[in-house]
Amino acid sequence: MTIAIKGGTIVTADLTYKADILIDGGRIAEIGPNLSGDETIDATGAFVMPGGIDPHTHLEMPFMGTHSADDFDTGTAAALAGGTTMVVDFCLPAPNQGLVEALQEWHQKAGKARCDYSFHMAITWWGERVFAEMPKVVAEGINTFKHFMAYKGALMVNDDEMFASFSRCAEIGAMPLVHAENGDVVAFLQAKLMGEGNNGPEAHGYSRPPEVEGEATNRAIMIADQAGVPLYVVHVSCEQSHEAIRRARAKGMRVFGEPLIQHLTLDEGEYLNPDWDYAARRVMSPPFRNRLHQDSLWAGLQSGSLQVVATDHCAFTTEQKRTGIGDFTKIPNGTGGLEDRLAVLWTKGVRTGRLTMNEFVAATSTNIAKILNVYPRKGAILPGADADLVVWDPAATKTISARGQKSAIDYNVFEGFEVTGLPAVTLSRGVVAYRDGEVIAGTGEGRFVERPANPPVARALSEWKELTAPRRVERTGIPAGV
Ligand SMILES: NC(=O)NCCC(=O)O
Ligand SMILES: [Zn+2]
Ligand SMILES: [Zn+2]
Repeated sequence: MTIAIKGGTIVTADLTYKADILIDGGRIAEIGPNLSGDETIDATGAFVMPGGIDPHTHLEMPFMGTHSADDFDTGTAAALAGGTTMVVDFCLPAPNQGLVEALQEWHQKAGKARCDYSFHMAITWWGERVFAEMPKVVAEGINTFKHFMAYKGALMVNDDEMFASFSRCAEIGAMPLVHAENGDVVAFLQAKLMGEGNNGPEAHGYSRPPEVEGEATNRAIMIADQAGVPLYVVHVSCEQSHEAIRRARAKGMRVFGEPLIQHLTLDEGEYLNPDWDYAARRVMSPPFRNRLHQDSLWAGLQSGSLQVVATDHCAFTTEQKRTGIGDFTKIPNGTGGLEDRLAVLWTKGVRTGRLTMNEFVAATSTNIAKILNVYPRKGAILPGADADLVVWDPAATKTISARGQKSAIDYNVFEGFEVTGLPAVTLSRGVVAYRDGEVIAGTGEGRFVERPANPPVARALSEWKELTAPRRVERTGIPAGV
């Protein structure tokens, strides 16, 4: 069965033009005028864009003594309702657990996914087994390894472990990711604040100042450079971290930065709300920052020093958040955003003139498809690409509310935001997965997307590192015995 999307304006990362799209067998078969198929989707007055790719989600994640409340079923339903057609989740091996075994568990959980998905593998401990299994993970279609520089005593890895892992990534054509915060300093500040009786959710922000993030970002960049590998910094929330990335890129280093839609649009004032639940629901790491940091992140997207807008969707219910009453360090860290990322970025970015429509597509889909080496299968509107598409109604409006959302949690950090620009139809591999408020894709219809190693940037960097590696100078005329 073929589908024709007719009458719309195609918006990609580099072009805006009027054309129809013919879909056959889940892929884009043709782009041009006057196409027809067995079925027609009328896109008159709408923009047709590559479906969103969210490279940072934690669905059913075991964390801080609980599991995040959205699993691959509800999380990917939220994704499709928001115009996102692929998520990349984090596989987290337990202490001493093998990577391959953990991966099997994550495949099991992801069996419920309604949209396509992939995984990043987290390096949560270091040893010979991890070293030996990293190439096996790559052979399974995963080319990214995540390192937490924070969460001391839980997920955190130290510099020597990071250097060993980054070097292994360089050997096998994979890319390291980092959560960049100085975990030792955070742990110290948390204890100090608690000791002073500062135990509310606002102390979460005080315990993770921007300097802590900036220092860790600089350190990760240095380690990646010495290991000769590209680096992707997740949830960049502040100028200090952005500045480190900007400076590295200006020096020719292959460093990518990912701000979140939350950090772009919500500020630290949220933690001062007198309602404990309200503030705790917004506890995430890094915390929300002030206006100056937000301006820096927007400028990064405009200038190209930051490339991707993600959500870090890691949703906990109010009940789960209440574990931290009396001790802010026990509030499960994380917020939601999968359903709202595109609409909020469109409203606060495109509709304000901060971003062009093409920059919007680049930041929500195409750039990350290239970084993760799935372009042009994903993130593109080209013949042969998967027909992961969103028919975007730029005139549709709504007030964001937890009421009726697809996510399983009982609140929404964007509650009350008026958005203009929403998905009318989302297609996943050529099948209508969401239309007019209803998720149609069934649980289990998503597919695992393999991501091959050695993307072009990794290859280029390893060639450059090889060419510029220190070389011994061969000398003549050295007296014998010296
Ligand atoms: N970001 C957050 O607070 N929770 C999810 C885990 C992480 O990404 O650090
Ligand atoms: Zn993180
Ligand atoms: Zn995360």
